[in-house]
Amino acid sequence: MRHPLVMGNWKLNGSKQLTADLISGLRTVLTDVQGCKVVIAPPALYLAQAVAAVEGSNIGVGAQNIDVNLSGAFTGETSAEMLKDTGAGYVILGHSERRTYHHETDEVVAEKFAIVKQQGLIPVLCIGETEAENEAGKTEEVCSRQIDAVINAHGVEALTDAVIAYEPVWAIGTGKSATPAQAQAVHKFIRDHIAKQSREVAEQVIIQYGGSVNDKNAAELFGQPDIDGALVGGASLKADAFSVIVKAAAAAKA
Ligand SMILES: O=C(CO)COP(=O)(O)O
Repeated sequence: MRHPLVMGNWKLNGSKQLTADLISGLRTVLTDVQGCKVVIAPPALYLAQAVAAVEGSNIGVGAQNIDVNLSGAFTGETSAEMLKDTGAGYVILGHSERRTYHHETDEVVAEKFAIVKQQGLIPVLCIGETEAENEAGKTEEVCSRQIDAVINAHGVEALTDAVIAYEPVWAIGTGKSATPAQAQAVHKFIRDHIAKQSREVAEQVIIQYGGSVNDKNAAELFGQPDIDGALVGGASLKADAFSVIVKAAAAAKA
């Protein structure tokens, strides 16, 4: 049985103070939440602080990216091995901001996916279409291509214990979330697409929705059968809003 997962992607936001305050706020309001896994993904510089601050709580820690290499002459990079050493458990991969600003291809993302799994970490594979692709009716084509890059390179079993985040690019940071029905249709398409190769893998894979999720629209999104939680950007920087989202997921999937 898959469980709901709400993850906060802090992106390039935070400080030592914010990390301390936000985690302390989350620990207070999320103590009694059951049935929904909660993970925060601060910038790499604050991971160690975050891992120490969540100790003894039900909050996990993840990173926003890793390099394809584990060590060596790769100035400025962070490896999956280092993340594991730090105590992080999850890694966001292929976020549209990385695909756009850092030119990460489907193949590079698939390579990172395998490295994350080899280290025993959980990959959160971000997929989703741009506004132009959406208007051209290419949503399913783009999502299947992005997933197939992983399946073709590593087999459908690679998606066991993995997370997929469907994040339509036009919904990220715009305040214009996909409607619950729109998101459900794509999530079902994604699950059915994986099921063509393995029904078992498709049934257990967690498919999060991401893109302008907030404390107001979360409950309705989580009411959809194939939406297993959310990857939250802006609203994850506020303990109150993020907690409402987590509690909505726990309630919807109870
Ligand atoms: O990109 C996102 C999470 O990875 C979504 O960001 P927003 O929630 O700010 O739209």
